[in-house]
Amino acid sequence: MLGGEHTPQCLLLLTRVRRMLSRTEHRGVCRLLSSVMSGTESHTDREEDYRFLHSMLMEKKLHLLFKIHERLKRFEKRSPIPVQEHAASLASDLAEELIHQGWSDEVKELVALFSQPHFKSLLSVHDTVAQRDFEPTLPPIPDDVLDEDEDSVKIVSLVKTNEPLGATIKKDKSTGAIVVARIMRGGAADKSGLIHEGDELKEVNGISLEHRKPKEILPLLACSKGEVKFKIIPASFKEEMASNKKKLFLRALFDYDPDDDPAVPCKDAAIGFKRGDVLQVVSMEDDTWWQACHLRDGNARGGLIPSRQLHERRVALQRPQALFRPRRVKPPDEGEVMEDVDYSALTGIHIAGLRRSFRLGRKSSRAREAARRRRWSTGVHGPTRPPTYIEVIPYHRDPKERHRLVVLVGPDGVGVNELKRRLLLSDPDHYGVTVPHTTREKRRQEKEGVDYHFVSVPMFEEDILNHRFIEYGRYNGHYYGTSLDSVNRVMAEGKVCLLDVHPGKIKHVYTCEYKPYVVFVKPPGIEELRLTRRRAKFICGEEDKGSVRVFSEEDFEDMISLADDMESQCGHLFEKVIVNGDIAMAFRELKADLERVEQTEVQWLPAEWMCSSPTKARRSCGHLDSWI
Ligand SMILES: Nc1ncnc2c1ncn2[C@@H]1O[C@H](COP(=O)(O)OP(=O)(O)OP(=O)(O)O)[C@@H](O)[C@H]1O
Repeated sequence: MLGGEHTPQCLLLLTRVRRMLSRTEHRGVCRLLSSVMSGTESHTDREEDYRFLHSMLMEKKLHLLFKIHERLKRFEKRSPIPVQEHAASLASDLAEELIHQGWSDEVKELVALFSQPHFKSLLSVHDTVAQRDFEPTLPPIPDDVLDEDEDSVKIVSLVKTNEPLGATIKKDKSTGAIVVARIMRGGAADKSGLIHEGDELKEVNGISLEHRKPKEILPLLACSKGEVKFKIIPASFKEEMASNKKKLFLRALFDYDPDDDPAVPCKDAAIGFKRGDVLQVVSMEDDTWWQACHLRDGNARGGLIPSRQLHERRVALQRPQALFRPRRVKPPDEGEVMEDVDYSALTGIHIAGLRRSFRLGRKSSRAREAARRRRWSTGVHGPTRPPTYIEVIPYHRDPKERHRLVVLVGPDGVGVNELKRRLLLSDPDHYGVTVPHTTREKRRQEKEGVDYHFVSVPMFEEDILNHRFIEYGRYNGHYYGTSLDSVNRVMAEGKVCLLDVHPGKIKHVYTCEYKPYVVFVKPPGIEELRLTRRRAKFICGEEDKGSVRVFSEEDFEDMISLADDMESQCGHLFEKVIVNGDIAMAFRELKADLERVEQTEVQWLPAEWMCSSPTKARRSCGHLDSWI
């Protein structure tokens, strides 16, 4: 058994331990210690190992434990049974009888012994052990607990002493239910760990608490002795969270389906969600998998969701996909050269104020080519954080309050203007658009304040310096811009203001004051683009002198990759994504969605809007990084 070199002390020690083990009657302990010994024998040639082993095995407490263990084992073998189970009552009966026997010294001593509190307690403990009355017994599950209640109803049995239970109760004003308001530290309820703040009390000792007032319930508790049985509906996760810390609601900015996730620790324990769903987070203890529940499920259980870090990691590790291969097409014919950017020239419909947005920065062909080459060579769009979750808080809109500002964004030519135009035509009294500012000359048919606000260059530049513009640009040597005041004017009329801006400019209105509802208009896949835009024409950028032409394959490519860039950089700001394939369908979806937003009683707004004043928010809008 022994291998390797050992010091003489070590050998001596091992022999002593073996002798000790051989005396031990319990083979399990012997085997355990023998295996410890054999496992350490090959290391006992070092002095410090010897000392360690010695101190461990020669420890007095260890030897005492062995002794106790041996005694118990011997005792167990004899299988003792109690001579009788009611020693306490027998002792008191005996004491009474002895009194009638006359007062000899022995009798006096025995009666005095029987009346000692310690002796009485000893006999009572003896009886409890003899009757095996020390194991907890669960009460039977009441018959009236329905199957669907199984998860939510809890039967709690507490032994009540003279002490109070250590809990306060109150009537919930909205539901009328009796709930536990407070649990006192160190009280019986607290020590049991079975009753919590927010738990709903349904019954006490089989008596229903329905329609009872707290003051009617207190006597029920006061008069019950010994075991008190409660029927409880435990506080939901929501209430537990509320009692512990601030509730945390997140809006998901991506779709998640546990069935498509091979890495989820347990599919059944996870919950799926769609972009835009609001989730209540109940635990963020784990860095990789958080626990959350859907708000729409009333009594929801928490389920696993990927943490922000996990989702970001996954997106970063995704292999970039080639979106499409460009197809060689005939260069498009040059269209009519426009004198100005007038939407009505394209659509044939003139609506005052409905102008093309000032997204005049369509890339020059050289810049576009460079960007494309970069994309094809690397296939990535830079180190941006992918959209994951944004913290939101509930908002109840007062009907007297202004409507939320509707901001439409999307890559050039995707159809933002077309959707805006259709909305406006569908209900001109309800929707409104801003009147832009320009420094160009007023034309004969144009009206000040209807088509444009015509201002001088110095005035326009002063407004730029005073941060009055959400967006501005130069076109054909003139300034054009959309001011915050023009948005305020539409909103003050009680209309839903439709604004289309570059996503980079959303920050100017991303405040509690405007509560923007940002809709991202996304192009469909390349095939659908080719199919749906066959006859569509669009206005080219300044470089092409605002010419109107049909879409080229390059335009489609730009549109899709620009949409991708926008989504990865500003996706956290988008509350709705609409894919504009078929224009009629896209319009219907947008209209229905905007109506839903207006009618929804509780809306979920970014938490950051609520914690800063409008001016402060506007000032701080340069760093929109609070999504988590
Ligand atoms: N789903 C669609 N199917 C077919 N044609 C469409 C669709 N959406 C938009 N169009 C057409 O595409 C052209 C460009 O649309 P629109 O002017 O609305 O783009 P935009 O996003 O406002 O871009 P820009 O700001 O660069 O003008 C228009 O002729 C429009 O009618």
